[in-house]
Amino acid sequence: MKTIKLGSRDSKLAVIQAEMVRAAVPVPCELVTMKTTGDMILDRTLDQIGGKGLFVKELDRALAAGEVDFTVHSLKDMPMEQPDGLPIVAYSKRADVRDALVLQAGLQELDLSKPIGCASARRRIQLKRLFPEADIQPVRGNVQTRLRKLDEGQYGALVLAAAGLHRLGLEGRIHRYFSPDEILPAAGQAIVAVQGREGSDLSCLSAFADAEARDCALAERSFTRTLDGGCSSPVAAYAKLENDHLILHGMYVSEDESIVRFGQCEGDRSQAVALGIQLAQQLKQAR
Ligand SMILES: NCc1[nH]cc(CCC(=O)O)c1CC(=O)O
Repeated sequence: MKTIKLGSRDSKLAVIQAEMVRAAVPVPCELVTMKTTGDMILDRTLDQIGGKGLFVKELDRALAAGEVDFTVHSLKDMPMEQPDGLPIVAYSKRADVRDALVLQAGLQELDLSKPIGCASARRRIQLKRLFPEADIQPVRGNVQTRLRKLDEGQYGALVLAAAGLHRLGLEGRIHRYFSPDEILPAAGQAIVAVQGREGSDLSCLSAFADAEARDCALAERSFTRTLDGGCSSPVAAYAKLENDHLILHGMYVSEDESIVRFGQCEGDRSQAVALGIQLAQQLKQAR
């Protein structure tokens, strides 16, 4: 039997996520890991480096070249548009979607005399609403690197995705969770996505693929894609299903960050993409 090759970044979290896919594929499967631009440039924030798909380009190339059969990504890190011929072919069941607060080792409560580190403008804007007096500073690097910077004393606390901490076995470091009402997650947060080549055989992924996560992801990514329009304003989106009814929550931020709006829309899950477009237009046009 032919061995399936799964491409992944080489960070510990990426490898754990790729192993989740491998464990669900009922045929021999091998991991091929590589570094991406986003892993190599660590002295600037992602906004400063600019460009899209910093964590996927090298893997896209390997996939297109046939060096691997599928690639595995945190859906949150994937651009809203897939390159021609390289569609997302499976979405994992969603893990805990919430962001979480991690304190510097030894601290028992949040100490606002030190900065809170977070890696995205989405988190910064929402944290500022929760803790108006906090000093919020950017932090880069993979989860372990960020935790090292925290424990070395550069920050008093960090905000990280609960899903990543859980997958790394670091849930013991979570001081408290932020409900989606407090910090609305990023589109695709806590979902692992598999990308393939157009026309390839997907039967090996049927035990892995989750249709509910897929429909939520389609709505969240459609919202984000519609708002994106070439700029890099922060966006948050979270969809949930109640039977076949989909409820999409979104956050829109104007480019100069003077306007921050939250809203929701709902409808049948079969309309996931249209609901994302509708909510984006609703929030952009509201006054
Ligand atoms: N941008 C890094 C990244 N990409 C996915 C996750 C967490 C796992 C997930 O959301 O699926 C993280 C770490 C974090 O944001 O704390």
